[in-house]
Amino acid sequence: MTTDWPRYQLSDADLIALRAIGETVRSTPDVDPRQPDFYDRHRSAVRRLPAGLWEFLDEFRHGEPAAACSVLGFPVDDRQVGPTPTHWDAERRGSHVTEVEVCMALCGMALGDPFTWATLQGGRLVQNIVPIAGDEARQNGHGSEALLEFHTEDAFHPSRCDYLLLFGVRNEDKVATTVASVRELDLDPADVEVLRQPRYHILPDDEHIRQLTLSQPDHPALKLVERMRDDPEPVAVLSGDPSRPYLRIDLPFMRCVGGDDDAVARRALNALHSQLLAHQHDVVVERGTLLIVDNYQAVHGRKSFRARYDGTDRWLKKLTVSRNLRSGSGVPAGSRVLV
Ligand SMILES: NC(=[NH2+])NCCC[C@H](N)C(=O)O
Ligand SMILES: O=C(O)CCC(=O)C(=O)O
Ligand SMILES: [Fe+2]
Repeated sequence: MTTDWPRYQLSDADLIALRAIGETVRSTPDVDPRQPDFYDRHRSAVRRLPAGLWEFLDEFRHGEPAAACSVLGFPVDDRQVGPTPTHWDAERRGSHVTEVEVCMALCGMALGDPFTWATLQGGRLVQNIVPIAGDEARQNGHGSEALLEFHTEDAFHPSRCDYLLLFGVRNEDKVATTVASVRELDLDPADVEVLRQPRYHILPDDEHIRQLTLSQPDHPALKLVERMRDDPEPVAVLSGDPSRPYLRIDLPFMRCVGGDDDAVARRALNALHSQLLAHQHDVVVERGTLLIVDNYQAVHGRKSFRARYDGTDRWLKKLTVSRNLRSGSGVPAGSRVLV
């Protein structure tokens, strides 16, 4: 399916302006967009974004015109970023990687408050999506052979992101990210009624538990997500104004509150899933492209592919953004690392 989602092509003048902002930001000590303090120290840099880019992001944020949009033409020097790391924690960090991350971070700050989870990638804000040997069949960002099924990012959590940013560092094989919008579906009103009721459990996806279990099994954040897995709140899948609904779904990690006996809830969920598949868009996040997914309107996933683990594999950077970090989930004021 082709898309008419908004696209912004960076002009030569935009690139000159971006390079100048990047140089100013990177001339300050200890610049690292993976760390939370970056976003507080460099807030003023957002005001200097090229006007066209700023207006494009501002309209996506305030007008909610589409389920996703893209910004094209960021400079990424294939040789300078270095080979694709074989693990999210194993990249060779040259200054060009920081430059790429600064561009992404500034776009995130134009949309809201960038944040992350204590349970993922050591609590870093900008994360790496790379295929990892041994994870081929997993339903996470590091799988490859398995189709990554449609999901809302961090669907289990009440403070899940409003926007998911995916930046293409390398994607030679043009492996597509899949996206589907709740606003394009044709659903039976009876199913809609059921999907608007709190008849579902959405558990944390495995990665939120696996990474700390391997590295820091005593971390307090791990206890909290384990509690969300073992004693989840019932939630609805559809919400908001019925004419402009939002959705929250992650089938591999979902159960009906009433168990297998709730055939009505299960059937409505399956009907929604089939509609999402019928309205799937394939978006190739190419090198230098930023894809922004509205995590309330759209689900996303990834097609299956064969990884080589030779430094040339697909490599995306990921950043999650909230429109309001003050959502009261018991996190300390001003914290950008949630659990
Ligand atoms: N069904 C899912 N939620 N799968 C993808 C989850 C992505 C996961 N949070 C990661 O960082 O790799
Ligand atoms: O690789 C992609 O295109 C999407 C990955 C993803 O959905 C994730 O890491 O949560
Ligand atoms: Fe995802």
